[in-house]
Amino acid sequence: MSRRGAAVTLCFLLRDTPAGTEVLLGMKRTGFGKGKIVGIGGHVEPGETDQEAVIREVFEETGLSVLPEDLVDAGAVRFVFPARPEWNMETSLFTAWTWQGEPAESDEIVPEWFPARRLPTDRMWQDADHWLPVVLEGGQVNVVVTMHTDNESVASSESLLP
Ligand SMILES: Nc1[nH]c(=O)nc2c1ncn2[C@H]1C[C@H](O)[C@@H](COP(=O)(O)OP(=O)(O)OP(=O)(O)O)O1
Repeated sequence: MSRRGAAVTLCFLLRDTPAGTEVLLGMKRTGFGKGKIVGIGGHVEPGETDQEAVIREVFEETGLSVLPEDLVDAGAVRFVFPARPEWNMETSLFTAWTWQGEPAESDEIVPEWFPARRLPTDRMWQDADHWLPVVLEGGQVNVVVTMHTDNESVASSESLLP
């Protein structure tokens, strides 16, 4: 683990529908964030690049195959849990508009498409609407989200971009 927290990744798969853009999220069945609707992703294993990790995690969690050239760099978000520093994470963010396969449920995630402009924020981490809409619009972020001592609500959200 690095000084600033564990290296993790998230990938937001996007598709166009007649009703607008949709994003693939998932209900987390186990581990960190259990019960929440979260982005697809997870920890970077030793020796992996962020891209290799996110490709592996997307496949493990949804059965979908993403190629390195499908990944669009969407920046980073650092999650800081002052009351639980061992939960701190450095998250690299990606979007992708192309992949292979159909999303399937795994032991970790129940994948589900949501309208990108109407995210299920009441079932997500409370910080999601501080950074996710920009990512889904095709932008890049570099954000530090600091949680309150309840480890749920957002104490502050700071953009490091000029
Ligand atoms: N405040 C927060 N808001 C958010 O939207 N996502 C967060 C978050 N804090 C952490 N995450 C994400 C980033 C990361 O992809 C995920 C945690 O990683 P994992 O799913 O890999 O954790 P687990 O401990 O469940 O699984 P393993 O790595 O398989 O042990 O939670």
